[in-house]
Amino acid sequence: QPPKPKKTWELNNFDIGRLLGRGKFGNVYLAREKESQFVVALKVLFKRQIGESNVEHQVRREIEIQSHLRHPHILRLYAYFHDDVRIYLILEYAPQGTLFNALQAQPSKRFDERQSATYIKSLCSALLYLHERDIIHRDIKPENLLLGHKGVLKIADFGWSVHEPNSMRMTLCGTVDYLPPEMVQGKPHTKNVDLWSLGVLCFELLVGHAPFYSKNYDETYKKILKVEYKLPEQISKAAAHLISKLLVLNPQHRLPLDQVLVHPWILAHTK
Ligand SMILES: COc1ccc(C(=O)Nc2ccccc2)cc1NC(=O)CCSCc1cnc2[nH]ccc2c1
Repeated sequence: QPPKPKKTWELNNFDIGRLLGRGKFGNVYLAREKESQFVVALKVLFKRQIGESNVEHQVRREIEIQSHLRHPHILRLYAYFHDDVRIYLILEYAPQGTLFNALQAQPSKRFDERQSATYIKSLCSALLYLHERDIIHRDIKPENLLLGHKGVLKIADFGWSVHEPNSMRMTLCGTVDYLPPEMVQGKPHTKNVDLWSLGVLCFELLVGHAPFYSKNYDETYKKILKVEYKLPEQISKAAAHLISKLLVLNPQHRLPLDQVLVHPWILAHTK
């Protein structure tokens, strides 16, 4: 069972294990709560860096929102605590790592339709849950999706989720492959940005690379703004249809999540 919510936690309640990942604001470690032996991921955020990037209000709001989210495909934030230098997030540990690594580990570097549709369906239900709470994730990509016990998909990184509508200019770090046209143009964006990313992810899971992948940012931007991508023949017509309904320039015309969930391709390949 997850650790019972105590009034306060502190660092010496945990045995710290290996480094799981490095983030902009701090690192994530495997950890085990001593009393319950419950394994968690402990994310350490440095107050100074948070202060410098004056996102402390965002972290506080973020943690407030996160700790109330309960969904099988959303990584849990169990609790948090801080000392005078750091903020500690007690997070669910996903034992099968990132979807990015799982994709790389595939001999073909891609997934079959059943596995891809299963991931897309899980992500869809998690996004519906977030959108109902006016939370836009904005950063759906394989690096930010984790795999729990039995390979169950978990939306993980919330370092950038914001409340809708929002035009906060996101400092671009990491891949721009998943950015929708409206964000590339710095326009105000809505939860429909997550629909575009869902389409990009669906393409990448089936094909093995992102649809607008190019040798540099500018080339990628150009392709995104022109919605210029080629679907290899090996992709089924049903999958191609779903992707074409999500990679749509006008955010309002993208297939809504509840319709993605009952799209023929999803129904055909998931139980
Ligand atoms: C609910 O989740 C989160 C909630 C909040 C934040 C966050 O950083 N918020 C923030 C920070 C600074 C400024 C503003 C907001 C991050 C996460 N989630 C992760 O960071 C996922 C990877 S850490 C966990 C984890 C688990 N299981 C694994 N298995 C392998 C690696 C791995 C890694």
